[in-house]
Amino acid sequence: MSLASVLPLEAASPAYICPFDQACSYLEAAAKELRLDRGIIEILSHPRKVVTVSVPVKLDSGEIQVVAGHRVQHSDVLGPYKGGIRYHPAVTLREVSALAMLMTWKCALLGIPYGGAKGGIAIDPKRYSVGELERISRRYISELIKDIGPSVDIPAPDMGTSAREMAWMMDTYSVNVGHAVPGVVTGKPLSVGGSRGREMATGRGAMIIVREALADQGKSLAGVRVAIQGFGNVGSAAAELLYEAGAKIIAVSNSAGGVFSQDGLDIPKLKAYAAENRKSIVGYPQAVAISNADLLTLPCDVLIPAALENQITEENANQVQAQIVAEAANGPVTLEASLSLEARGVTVLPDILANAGGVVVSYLEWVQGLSYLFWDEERVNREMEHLMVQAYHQVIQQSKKRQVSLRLAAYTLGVGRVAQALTDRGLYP
Ligand SMILES: NC(=O)c1ccc[n+]([C@@H]2O[C@H](COP(=O)([O-])OP(=O)(O)OC[C@H]3O[C@@H](n4cnc5c(N)ncnc54)[C@H](O)[C@@H]3O)[C@@H](O)[C@H]2O)c1
Ligand SMILES: N[C@@H](CCC(=O)O)C(=O)O
Repeated sequence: MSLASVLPLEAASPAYICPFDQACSYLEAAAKELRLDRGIIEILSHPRKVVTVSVPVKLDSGEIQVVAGHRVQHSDVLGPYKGGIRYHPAVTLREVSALAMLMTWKCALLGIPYGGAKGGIAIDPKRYSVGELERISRRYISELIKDIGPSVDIPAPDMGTSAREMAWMMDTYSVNVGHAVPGVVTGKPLSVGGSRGREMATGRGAMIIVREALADQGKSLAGVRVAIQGFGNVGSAAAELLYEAGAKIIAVSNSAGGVFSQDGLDIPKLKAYAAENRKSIVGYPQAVAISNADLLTLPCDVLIPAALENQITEENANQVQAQIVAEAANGPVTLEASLSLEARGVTVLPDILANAGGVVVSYLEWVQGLSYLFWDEERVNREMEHLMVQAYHQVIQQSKKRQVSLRLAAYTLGVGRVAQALTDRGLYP
């Protein structure tokens, strides 16, 4: 039975690239390289549990709306399910299933004791009031109460969600079970047991991986020209940290468009502008306007897609001028585009490595919570950096040993570890 028979089909447009099919292709490629048994591939290409719940919400107008909320638990072979919750209008069950699978390989690659999961609600959070978002978040978590827990499945932020939603979810779960359970989510505010360093963690991890890749090419971050698509949690943190390290951030964008400066943007000023303009960077005076599409093909050294999937495709891959593409988003470069970039000698730093800083600090938050100890930011950053640099070098070594791309190297490590654990646990009869 293929998953296609379980998951509903989606958009019929010829340009549609199914994220779940893409994720399965990566799994197949890694499994082929590892010569995995077909039975193991069958197990790993199916999520263990797919939950879709109806989330009724009373809007401020008094009208009742019902939205669909998903949680896909891909694998718990290495530990509790782990992964973010996305609020975005393009969320579908196939997308959430793909992102859940990516979480499994990401946690395995980083050597943290988790499986993989993802959640999502197909809403545009910008169209809802804070009160409406709170009601949606609480009801969604109430509907999932039997499926999550600190040793079962631990959600975290993803696109469209942040520490605020995590606090509502932690509170709702705690009220339902009758006592405070901070460990049920990560990415929480510090006031309810969050970790220092979590907010900047994904951007910091991406910065570390880019720094290591540049070092392997005999370069440093100083003066390197960087373009970043997405100026949310991940993109803005990466921009800030790269800027502090001396890189020249020549362009950034968000869903409304982008800004470009040949001499480099002043990122603290741009962040202040975005904060004053409801997160919009459009109209920032010390730069010229640029479209999202143009940002991807600018002459630069490093391109960091930090927004949605499928941004670099067969259509535009040959126009990308960067020498390094760091996937801070999940799945921003399609399989075909990746092959085309690699054939031109572009270094593609795969998502399950480049954006793993977030889940690594989620893990550190969970560990601190379970041990009732709280570390300073310097320690959190140091522990995260250690795991990121270690994973980077393992991927490089694997790539050299097997003569494969960095993506296939990362996937063979992640998939291989899960397959080994699956076999050792005797789950594969
Ligand atoms: N938050 C995390 O801890 C984390 C960790 C690992 C990976 N990721 C991944 O990073 C990506 C971004 O997540 P985030 O947490 O920064 O989300 P976010 O909601 O904080 O920010 C998303 C940004 O992308 C922009 N955007 C949306 N659509 C766009 C488009 N079509 N073109 C250009 N920009 C667009 C938004 O305007 C916003 O600036 C996602 O792929 C997510 O899965 C997030
Ligand atoms: N949503 C993030 C973070 C997950 C987490 O911290 O659990 C990711 O894709 O990696």
